[in-house]
Amino acid sequence: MAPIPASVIKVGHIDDVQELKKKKTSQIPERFIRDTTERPTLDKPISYPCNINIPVIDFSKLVEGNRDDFCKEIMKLRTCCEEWGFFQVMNHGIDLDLLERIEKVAMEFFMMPLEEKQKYPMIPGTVQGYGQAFVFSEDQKLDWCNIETVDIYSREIRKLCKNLLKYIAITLSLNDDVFEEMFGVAVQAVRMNYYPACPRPDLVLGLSPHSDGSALTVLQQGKGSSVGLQILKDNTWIPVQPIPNALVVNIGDTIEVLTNGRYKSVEHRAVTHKEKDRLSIVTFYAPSYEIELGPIQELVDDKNPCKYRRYNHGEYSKHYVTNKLQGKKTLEFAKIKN
Ligand SMILES: O=C(O)CCC(=O)C(=O)O
Ligand SMILES: [Fe+2]
Repeated sequence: MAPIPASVIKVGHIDDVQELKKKKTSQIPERFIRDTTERPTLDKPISYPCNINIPVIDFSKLVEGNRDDFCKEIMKLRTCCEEWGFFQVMNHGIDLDLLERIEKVAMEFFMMPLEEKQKYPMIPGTVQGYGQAFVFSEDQKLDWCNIETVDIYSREIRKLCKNLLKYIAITLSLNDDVFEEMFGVAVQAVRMNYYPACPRPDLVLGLSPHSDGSALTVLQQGKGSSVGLQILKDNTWIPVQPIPNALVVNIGDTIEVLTNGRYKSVEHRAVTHKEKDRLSIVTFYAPSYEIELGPIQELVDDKNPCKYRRYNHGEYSKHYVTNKLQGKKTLEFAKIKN
């Protein structure tokens, strides 16, 4: 995607959060401190029942289960997509060794001296490279996080996404290849987020609330990482408790549009922890940039009038990466206003 010209963006001075942590100061620079309304309320008990967890899909039942298991798991997947937009996938078939290796690669990168990491700077208007993405002005609050994009690890996740989309199509009573046919050569980006421990997790956010612009996102939470991912459900932030070896999957804006809002992308954010750091490896799976998208015909009728206009996916992606993360605001781009 063409980056937007660097000259028009003034992002001001951005401290590196890992370097800040090394200084062992409890002073948080002003640019990281959120307005009171945005701060995570970490010490207050969660009003939602504590045992609430995002649902889990057993992928092996979809791939190789008997008819009964398959049908039950498909129904569960439909509920996951309709009511949650987020679920964990166990028995996904990806070599657990590979998951471990990618974590190691990521940590080795983040532990390199700053000068080394800065050899891969983030290109303005993209989310690739080392640094803070989604920063567009000097007064914008910063996320307590560093981001790096790499090319490896994506083949297996690509397979998983293709299969998941096939099963999601089945939950919608559509042809199972509908998404694959539509997407062309799907675009995939792997992003690694490292959130160092923060002396004041109550004042900062690891990653601002947002929905993903992708069709699907697959997220691997680092072993031993703090519980940091939270999703917004019924106006409450619910933590996603990591399940060993499972991957977290969520519906992105693209599926929301294609399903005419039946499956919605869900707002999520990351919070930091006082003592523990956190790693997440996130793969975004989306249609090819030249593809024109809009709600699928079969999902539009008198009861479900068309809610989104048709647009070029490349334009949407550009719009997404050139705006700051702000809940689901980016999707306004596609909404038909009444
Ligand atoms: O680190 C996390 O758990 C959240 C990451 C995320 O939402 C993203 O990179 O889009
Ligand atoms: Fe995300």
